[in-house]
Amino acid sequence: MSSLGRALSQTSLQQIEFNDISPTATLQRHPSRMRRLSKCSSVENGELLTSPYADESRVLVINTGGTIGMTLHDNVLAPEANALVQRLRKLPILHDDLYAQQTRLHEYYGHETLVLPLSKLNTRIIYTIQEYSPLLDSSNMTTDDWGRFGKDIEKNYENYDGFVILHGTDTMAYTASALSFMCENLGKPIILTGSQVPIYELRNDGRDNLLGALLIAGQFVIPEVCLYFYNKLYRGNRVTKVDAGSFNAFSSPNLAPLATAEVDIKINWDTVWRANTTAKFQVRTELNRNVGLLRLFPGITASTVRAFLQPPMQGVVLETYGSGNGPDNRPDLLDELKAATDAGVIIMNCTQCLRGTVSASYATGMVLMDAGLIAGGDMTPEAALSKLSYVLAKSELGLDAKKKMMAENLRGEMSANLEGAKLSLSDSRFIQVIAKSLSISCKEELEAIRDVLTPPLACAAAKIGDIDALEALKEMGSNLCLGDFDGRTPLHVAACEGHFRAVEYLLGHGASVHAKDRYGDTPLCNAVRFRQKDVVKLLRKTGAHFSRDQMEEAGTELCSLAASGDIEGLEIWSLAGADLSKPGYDGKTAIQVVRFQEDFIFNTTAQFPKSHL
Ligand SMILES: NC(=O)C[C@H](N)C(=O)O
Repeated sequence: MSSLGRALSQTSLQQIEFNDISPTATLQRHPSRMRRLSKCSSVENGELLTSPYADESRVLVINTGGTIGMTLHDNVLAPEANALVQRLRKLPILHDDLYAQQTRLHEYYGHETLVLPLSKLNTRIIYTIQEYSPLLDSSNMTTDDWGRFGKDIEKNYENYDGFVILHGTDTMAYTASALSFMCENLGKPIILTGSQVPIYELRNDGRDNLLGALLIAGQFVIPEVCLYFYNKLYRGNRVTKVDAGSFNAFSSPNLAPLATAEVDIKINWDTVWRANTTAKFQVRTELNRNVGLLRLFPGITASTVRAFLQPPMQGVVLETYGSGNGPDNRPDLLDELKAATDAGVIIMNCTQCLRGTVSASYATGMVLMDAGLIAGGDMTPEAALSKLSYVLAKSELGLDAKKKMMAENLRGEMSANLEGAKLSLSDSRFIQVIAKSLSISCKEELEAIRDVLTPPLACAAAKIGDIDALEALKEMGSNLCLGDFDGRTPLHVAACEGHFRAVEYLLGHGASVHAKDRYGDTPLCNAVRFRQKDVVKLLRKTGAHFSRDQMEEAGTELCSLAASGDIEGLEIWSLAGADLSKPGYDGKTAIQVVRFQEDFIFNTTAQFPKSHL
């Protein structure tokens, strides 16, 4: 429920004659307007105040353990249960107690819910902490724990804008990698974070890490499993823990951070993974545990390799030298590797180097390819191992399909071979013409023009459903998920207009189904408002949903539709996921309103599916 909703139940506003609002007047109130009003409200001394821009978003924090919540027991650090929420409630940078009291936050969301002070982008991030029992040092975790995290996110997916997982740093890179594969068709941010020093200590990195992760998860639609540490947001399957004694514990050696949190939070949108599907979010928890990591070293014996590759082993990451090399003067070793791949073991070739990629540029690399190894590109061993676990568990696939999948870039875990695929900005005639007319020539200025001009151009193309124009803009390097000055993305526009093919194209090329414009509207809200039934169905299939607030406030809109006999309107709201049994402002549901009007029932029940009534 929004702050207004919470406030209404305690202030004198209850005295307002709601019955004075006619059904038509209510009908004309755009749901987003209602929500915007509510989101901008706060209560002071029992009075409702509105400020024009504040927004609310919700983040679920799953506390799995790790140093961030540890205390000393017998001189060693171990997780402390049931302490974090109380502790955070006393930290003003992580909880605005006044706002919580004024808006009766705990009554509605429970005592595990806290709220950040208003952010620089005018957002109130409300976060609920779900603490696991027992809390674990991440060294104690197994693949079963990953499954639990995934399932809990899946269960709560529609109720939150983003997710933060508090986790120990020791195996965080493994968990982040595994979740990136397990979470299929992800449309919202999942950010792992933790700390090197417990948040209970005077000097610690936990506060900043938690705050940064919450601010990003609550304000940006980054549809990836990420890891936030020491002011940087990384793609989760690109990181590795490199330092046990520094706050700067993680490195993403082959991919620049997705975001940096310095004076401002800057998102590197060009790197952020773009959704490319119309399928719904789901979590695959089946993982194959018959996988392993084997590091080559000079003098390794053939019997060690043979023993390691014995059944039940099904997938191995071989950590090789340099750019994927191994000895080409050791037929005993190569025979063992070949025998295993012939027997159906998938062996990935990943480099021991922190940075760089596997390539067959040496004879010592070629022999490993000949032995049936698959090049792992610049994947980290953590990513390659968890990818093997995920792919090998896909029982519906044969061995060749699994091998093919291992060589493909599934979630941005390896750099794509861009040779021949990338069009440079100078290839774009359109941008050149504009640049010339403005006498601009340097690359940065060209890019700046591109970034300013292409979002409205893409919206214009979406308005008329011009897929060729969208394609041209994409080839120009434009990011089709960026919004115009009102945050309206091409997907919002295409959804309003009902251009089904354009909507489908945009969803397949980076558009986010969860994007919100400045009024808080998603493409689904727009499609409902403009009654684009097919688009609503497609967006729903892709995982679009109303927010909790919108669900709460839909009751009144539904009653208005019912009162005016608008069956088509009710049907479209229902298709979009609205609950027809939600009460409106006066406690009546749309169904009750319909029943009240007997003529109406008589004339329309035949058209309207019984299941909805
Ligand atoms: N900094 C940490 O969180 C280390 C701890 N041993 C863990 O991984 O749970």
